[in-house]
Amino acid sequence: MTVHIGAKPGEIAETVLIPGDPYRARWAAETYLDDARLVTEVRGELGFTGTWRGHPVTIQGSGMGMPSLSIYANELIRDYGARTLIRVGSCGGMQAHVKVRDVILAMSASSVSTPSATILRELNYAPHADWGLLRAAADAAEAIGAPTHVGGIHSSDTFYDERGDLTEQLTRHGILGVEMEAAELYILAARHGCRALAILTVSDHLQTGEELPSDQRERSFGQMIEIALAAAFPGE
Ligand SMILES: O=P(O)(O)O[C@H]1O[C@H](CO)[C@@H](O)[C@H]1O
Ligand SMILES: O=c1cc[nH]c(=O)[nH]1
Repeated sequence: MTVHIGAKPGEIAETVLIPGDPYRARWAAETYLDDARLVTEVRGELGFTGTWRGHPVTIQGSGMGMPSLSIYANELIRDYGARTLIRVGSCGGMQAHVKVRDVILAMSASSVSTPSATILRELNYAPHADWGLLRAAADAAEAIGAPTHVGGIHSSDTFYDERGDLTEQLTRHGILGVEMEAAELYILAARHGCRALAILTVSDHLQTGEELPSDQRERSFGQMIEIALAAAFPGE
């Protein structure tokens, strides 16, 4: 057990899917895993372990924002031996061709800052996805016919952002969507020799103003869960 995860040793799988929303974790575990059982509920941040096609999988909520994600990713990797970490999150669409409910595979994650900035200092490190996971996810998305985009995203510290000029520059530079965790996940995975990918479903759109309600963000983003599981275990 760690300060923030109540699972016993051996109760967390090497492959972990990480939504921000703990109730998305519960829905995904109940919907896609066999024999899913609750292994931690410290602070209400639910984690479940079960199997997918015989492979052990944990689905652990991270909370919102990079500081919270950093706590869970650090403990999953350093204390529980997680090796493959796939974020399954929602994001805001930032390009006209990216529609609500489309899937984004985050090849890279730009940011203004991350919790790792104190370690990286002057280095403008480029947080990026694991190539094997990214390729497998793209194959899986194509196989199920999910409308999918592959490219750069922005990991923000601010949901209610007031920097319209920053959004404009991100959009101008081809950023597909905005969320709040992937950059730090990619940096931590690189630091600890793990594999990471962020798979996002577009829940709202910065240009059109469309937005899905919270119950749909919690329980209806099944294609990204299917893609994540297929990417973690290609060939299954
Ligand atoms: O749906 P999740 O995975 O929480 O991801 C997005 O939603 C939250 C904001 O509503 C942030 O955590 C953002 O990254
Ligand atoms: O961080 C996020 C997540 C969903 N939608 C947004 O606009 N931002």
